Amino acid sequence: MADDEMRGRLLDGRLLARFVPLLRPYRRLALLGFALLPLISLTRAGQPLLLGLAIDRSIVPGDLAALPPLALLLLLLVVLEGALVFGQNYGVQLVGQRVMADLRRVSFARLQRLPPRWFDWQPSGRVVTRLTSDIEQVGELFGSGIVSACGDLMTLGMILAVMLRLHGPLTLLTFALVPLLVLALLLIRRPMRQLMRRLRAQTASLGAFVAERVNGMAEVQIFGQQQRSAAEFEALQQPYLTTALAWVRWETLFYASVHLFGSLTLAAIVYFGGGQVVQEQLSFGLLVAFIEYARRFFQPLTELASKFSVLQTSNAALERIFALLDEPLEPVGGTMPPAGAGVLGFEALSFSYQPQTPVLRQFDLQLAAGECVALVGDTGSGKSTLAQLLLGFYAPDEGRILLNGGDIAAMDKTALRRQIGYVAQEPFLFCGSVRQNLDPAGAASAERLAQVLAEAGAEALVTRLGGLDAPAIGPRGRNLSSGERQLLALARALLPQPQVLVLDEATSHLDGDSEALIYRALARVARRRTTLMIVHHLRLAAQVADRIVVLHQGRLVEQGSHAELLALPGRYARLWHLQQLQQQAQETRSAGRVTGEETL
Ligand SMILES: Nc1ncnc2c1ncn2[C@@H]1O[C@H](COP(=O)(O)OP(=O)(O)OP(=O)(O)O)[C@@H](O)[C@H]1O
Repeated sequence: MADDEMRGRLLDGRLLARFVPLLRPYRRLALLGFALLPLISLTRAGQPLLLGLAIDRSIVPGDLAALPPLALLLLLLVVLEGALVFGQNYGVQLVGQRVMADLRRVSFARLQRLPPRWFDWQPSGRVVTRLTSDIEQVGELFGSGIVSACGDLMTLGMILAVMLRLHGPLTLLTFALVPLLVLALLLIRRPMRQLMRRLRAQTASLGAFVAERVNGMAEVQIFGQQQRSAAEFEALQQPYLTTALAWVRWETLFYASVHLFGSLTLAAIVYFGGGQVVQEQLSFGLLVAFIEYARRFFQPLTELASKFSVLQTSNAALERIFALLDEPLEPVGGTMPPAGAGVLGFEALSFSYQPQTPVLRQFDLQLAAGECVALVGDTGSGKSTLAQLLLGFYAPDEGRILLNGGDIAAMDKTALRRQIGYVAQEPFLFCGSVRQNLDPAGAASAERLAQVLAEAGAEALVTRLGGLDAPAIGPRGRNLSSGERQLLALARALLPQPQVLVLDEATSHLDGDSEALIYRALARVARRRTTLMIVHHLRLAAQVADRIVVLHQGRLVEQGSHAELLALPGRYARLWHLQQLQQQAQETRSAGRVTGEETL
């Protein structure tokens, strides 16, 4: 919540210095927006004057001939004001929208280049807020903030000058209540500012909560957590509602105060000015002009007071966006992976996510070109971490990873990842067609796509989905089974013809036909390239792998063929027997169910 509660100052020089260059590409339009402000103020300040003149020179003396030119002039002024306001507003909003689009583009581009570890601790709802509502707020900084605040100040100044010129004492009377009004507004704005900040933080928390629950809706439903979830949602929503209602109360009070002071001022002008008109010390036209000026004076004053919160929240949003833009990026550049057959080496590798909590310790492993090594071990023993290091998502604390003899630390990460086909434990598929998922750049030929689909054993699936271009994949690929997602992910990993294939528990939650299908596909692809296969089902390791490596608490403790490891009284043999027993128990249960069903 801390980030979203960021205070934001009214005028933050440091932030403005970074913001102004964003306007540079649109400086002509922005300057035009500023240049039109005095003209708009002039047209606004001129209208009551003309009204007064029309009353004094035509309506009161009954001179009808003097009315048309004044009325025409007034009409012209009103039309001119409308045209200028349209042009100015449109120009300023255009700049605001363009700046927002630029910021969104840059932020999204940088987001894609942030190191994966940054996302480990970022609720996705918050990241979405940065790129949507925060950037929207920044757009307001220029449009509804700085520019219109300048316009309001100019209008106020101009009205004041005209009023002083027309009638000093009445002007002083009009302004007698202004200091009181400003004091009242300042007093009201203080709690409003705090409420605004709280409201933003609570909105962000609600957003993050909903985003998380939407992602984990299956778990909520499986564990029957709907009521608890609803209660947690309510616990977040109630304070939000309380704050929102408090905000509404203060805002209403704010506008009511302005209205009250405005009406009091009008009453004072009518009382004193009216007396002067009766005593013939002031013309009736001038009194009407004054009343109109007083009315017009309170509008920009109110707007100006409400701009304070726009400026503050926009500054806070800008600060959060700049904080995102300042996040250190994943380094780019480096050497190209050397050409070769995919010889892979892990040398004395040590790594920890958190200091003092080692995950990998002095891990050594060599994979010959074309060899298939299965990595097995207890949960949390560091198997997936090894894949993450190989993909360059994290840098080892000690040791090296070598691909065809070259240290991957020095390699360009994009080029490195192109050489490593990776199928994650829970592959992520994007909404759209199979082709969009496999080949987003549309660079692969139809033959090549058919080839990888055949290799991954996904042809029948793609036919069933309506072909390569049918929009058959829903958000995250959730409308497909785990096995289907893995087959498509396998085809996607094979498409760039990687030297090395890393399969992270690709079969951990499959069974029956799905498992057999994936086993066949994996055996087929593993035969053709160096493969590091992280497995839970030792049966897969036994069937497919040339060598099995056992990891325990981040250390390599055993390695060899299935037969060799089974002959040892070690972890692998224990794990194997355990899995055999589990499988037998499962088969017995299934057989029991079938017999029961038959009896019924
Ligand atoms: N992003 C992360 N940040 C901090 N710690 C992490 C992170 N990812 C994993 N860990 C920790 O590192 C250890 C090893 O995790 P890893 O995912 O490599 O295990 P694994 O052997 O693949 O386990 P499993 O078989 O359950 O998938 C675990 O204790 C885990 O809590």
